[in-house]
Amino acid sequence: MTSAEKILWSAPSATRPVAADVRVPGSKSATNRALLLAALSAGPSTIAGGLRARDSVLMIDALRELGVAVEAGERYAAPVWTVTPPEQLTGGDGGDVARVDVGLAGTVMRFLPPVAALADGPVYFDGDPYARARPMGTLIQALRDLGVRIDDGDRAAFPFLVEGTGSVPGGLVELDATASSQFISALLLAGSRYRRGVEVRHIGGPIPSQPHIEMTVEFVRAAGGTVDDSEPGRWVVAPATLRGRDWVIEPDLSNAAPFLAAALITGGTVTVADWPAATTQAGDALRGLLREMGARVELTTGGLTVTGGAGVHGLEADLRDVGELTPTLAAIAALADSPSRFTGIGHLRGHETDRLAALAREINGLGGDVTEEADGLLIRPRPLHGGVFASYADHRMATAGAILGLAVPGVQVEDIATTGKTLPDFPAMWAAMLAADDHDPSTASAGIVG
Ligand SMILES: O=C(O)C1=C[C@@H](OP(=O)(O)O)[C@@H](O)[C@H](O)C1
Ligand SMILES: C=C(OP(=O)(O)O)C(=O)O
Repeated sequence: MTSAEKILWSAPSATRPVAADVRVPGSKSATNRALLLAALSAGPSTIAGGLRARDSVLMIDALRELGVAVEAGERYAAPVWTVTPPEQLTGGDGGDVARVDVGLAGTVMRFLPPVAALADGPVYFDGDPYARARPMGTLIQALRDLGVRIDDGDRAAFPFLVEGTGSVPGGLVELDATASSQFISALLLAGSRYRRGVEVRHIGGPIPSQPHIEMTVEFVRAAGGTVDDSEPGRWVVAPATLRGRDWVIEPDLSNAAPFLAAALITGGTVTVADWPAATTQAGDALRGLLREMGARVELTTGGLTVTGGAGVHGLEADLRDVGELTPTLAAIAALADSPSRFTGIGHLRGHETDRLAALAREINGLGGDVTEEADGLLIRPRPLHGGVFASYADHRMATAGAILGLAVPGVQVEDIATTGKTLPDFPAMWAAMLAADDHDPSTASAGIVG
């Protein structure tokens, strides 16, 4: 553990119901897909509203290492990136290797190796210490089946070397994606550039995070690729030249979750601006989930408004599709008036940390009663007390601690800076939400904000 990880952040308690308008930055999942497809396109692209946080900076740095130009500019005073792909993605040469740091970013560690295989030389991959524990073997094997040479020293984990040759045969691959939807997304994102395209067949139990695969299909099609997803568990990407295009990134709805949770828990109101009317983002499920937990939820042209005040209720839900919302929902559940059971989330053991174990340990450390089950969590609310809430380099563990701190005095979150993985400056946003008196809650339900 580094000294940075031991720094404690005193989570502010809410002294009154929150009443805030919140603007969250761009979606991590959308930003990194747009960057990657832009890098694989035949011409330049622009990306407006992209997230600038650790995970997207890692993606940009990785693409630059492969010869892609990413430049920051402005359009109507808002940041816009221009991405210019090279004629040929470049790996190392003359005994040198290109080097990619994946950090702890699932979207970088899964999405980049299939792209590195298209580079004209070797690309070395490694990441944070815990990246070596996240599931990678399935993707490494799938790439080998598609004709890519990878030297992983038989670890099926980082570090490894992708021996890019400038071209990938592609074709049919069978894999088991029960540990992560990102294995499938990774192959679909790069597959247009493989000589025979790619046909991915999932063999195994239910796939987690299906909306993220739908987002991938949507993005590949938007880039000019062809994806046949007409048969469940099978995706066919035809060889295609991807077009450069202008991407506009939606706000990150999963990162809106802690702020919306604050409205529910404090009996206040939060409006998140620019909530899309239709989206493939998993976070859109918050509308139904928070309603079930007691919130009033309204989608208007002003954004999504969540209002609490009618109690906080427990929830029985299969969260397989929306696993990344679990830490937020678990924090709310620990403060509810009835028990909650979350199922379908065994794959969270392979996220930034083992989230099932971490949530149980940390909530119980504050006096809670959380039981880890085979594929989920059982949460029985109990009066909580202050204490240290460890975050395990997991941005969503850190925000879960912040949520608990609203209702429980004396919660100290370890390494709050880890929220910078996907949400730059979370502590300032949180403080601004608590300080805001943005609107009269009685009018917010009509969408009258500001
Ligand atoms: O493709 C993506 O952008 C993501 C897919 C999901 O991963 P898993 O399928 O591993 O849960 C999700 O949890 C993660 O936050 C982002
Ligand atoms: C699982 C997550 O991230 P990653 O993209 O690193 O898998 C997450 O953000 O909840």
